[in-house]
Amino acid sequence: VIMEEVDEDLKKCQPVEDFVGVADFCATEDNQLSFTTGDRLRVHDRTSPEWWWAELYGLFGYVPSSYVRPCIDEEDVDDAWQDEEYFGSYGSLKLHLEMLSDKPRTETYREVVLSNRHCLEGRVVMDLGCGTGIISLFCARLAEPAAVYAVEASPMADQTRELVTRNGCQSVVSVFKGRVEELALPGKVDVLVSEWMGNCLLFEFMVESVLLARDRWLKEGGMMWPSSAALSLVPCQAEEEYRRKIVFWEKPYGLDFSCLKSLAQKEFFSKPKFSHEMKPEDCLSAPCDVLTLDMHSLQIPDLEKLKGEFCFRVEKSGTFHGFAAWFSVQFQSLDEVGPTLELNTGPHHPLTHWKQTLLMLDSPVFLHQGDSLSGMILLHRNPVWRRHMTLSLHWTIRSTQDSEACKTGQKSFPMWR
Ligand SMILES: N=C(N)NC/C=C/[C@H]1O[C@@H](n2cnc3c(N)ncnc32)[C@H](O)[C@@H]1O
Repeated sequence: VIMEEVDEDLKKCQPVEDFVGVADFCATEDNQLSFTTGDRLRVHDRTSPEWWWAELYGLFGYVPSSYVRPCIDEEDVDDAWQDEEYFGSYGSLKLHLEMLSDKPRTETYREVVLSNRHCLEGRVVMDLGCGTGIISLFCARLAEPAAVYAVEASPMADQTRELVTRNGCQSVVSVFKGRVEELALPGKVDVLVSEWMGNCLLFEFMVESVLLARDRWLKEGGMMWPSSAALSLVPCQAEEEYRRKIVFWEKPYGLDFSCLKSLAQKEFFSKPKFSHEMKPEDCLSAPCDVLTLDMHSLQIPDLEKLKGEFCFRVEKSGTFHGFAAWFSVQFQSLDEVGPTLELNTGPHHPLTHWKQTLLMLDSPVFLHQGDSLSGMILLHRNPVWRRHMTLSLHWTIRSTQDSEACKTGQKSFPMWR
């Protein structure tokens, strides 16, 4: 009787999205989902009192409801920004080496400072998330700002102070160690420069910190660098990826492993593939900007749900394995007449450390030249895990061969929770 009451109560209360495994569970049927104690499961449907349909790292299956508990206690919510892990990762040189080695990225920021050096004279600049301080050093060495506030939350800030002194910039550059959300700076700034872009532009959601810093520290009429950002999308073929991850199972070493193809499908294609290097010829059509963000007017609540439309005309027949996504950012000149500079991380531009993101379909579709592929994209920020989002795509293919036939499709890609 007691268990029945508990189940009834559970059903009545709001279905708490996340549950935590309280014991190891080993699946005995292939529609069940194995997990270990502490795993965070996303319960999608309480199919029966005993078995619930849940998801773990993109894999789906039934789990015994008695093996999980609701994950609503305080500590889980505090962990929402995963700051320990996030700033810890930026405390080591690995990521900074990768970013500094990215010449298109670093040289674009240097070019922005150089081409605006006259207007920067006597101005106050904030470099948010300065890392090793490279952008702050460009400002101090290539222009003559009155002051540069280099803000960095990770332990790297201690090294950055040393780098500023070693490069003779200590009279201009001040390093502030801490999260910008918690720092008191000497005053407002004329320019807020930051390299905040994550995979698919928004992953990591450092952009929220940039907007908060803008609202708190940027003078009226001040400049945001980047001043705007765009997310681009293109339907593409990914023959190599499909062959390596799916076709592989058909006959490895002469054996028939094809029954593993559906598992491989779920495991490898449920989530986006970051750092996928596309070739321009993989594009089946011209790319299009599905989202454009104006960094002077964008508001933090806008980040929860961002929606874009697209319509592609297939320029050459080929296999539509999935979509590729990437971003570009633009830097308005400080004087109205100067050129707007751009960093574009797409397949038609010099390769950067972000490369592109590949979003594979569950099953490839052959497209003919002249076909149209239109639809919408939704970036839905994770309400619990604040650095994560889910990217959903809905599309319709209209074939020129037979006009009435049209195929529709949809798929959601969690990044990562
Ligand atoms: N471009 C990519 N992918 N990563 C962004 C770059 C992230 C850098 O900015 C710092 N950072 C991120 N958020 C904050 C914040 N709220 N306050 C101070 N520093 C911060 C991180 O520690 C990294 O060094």
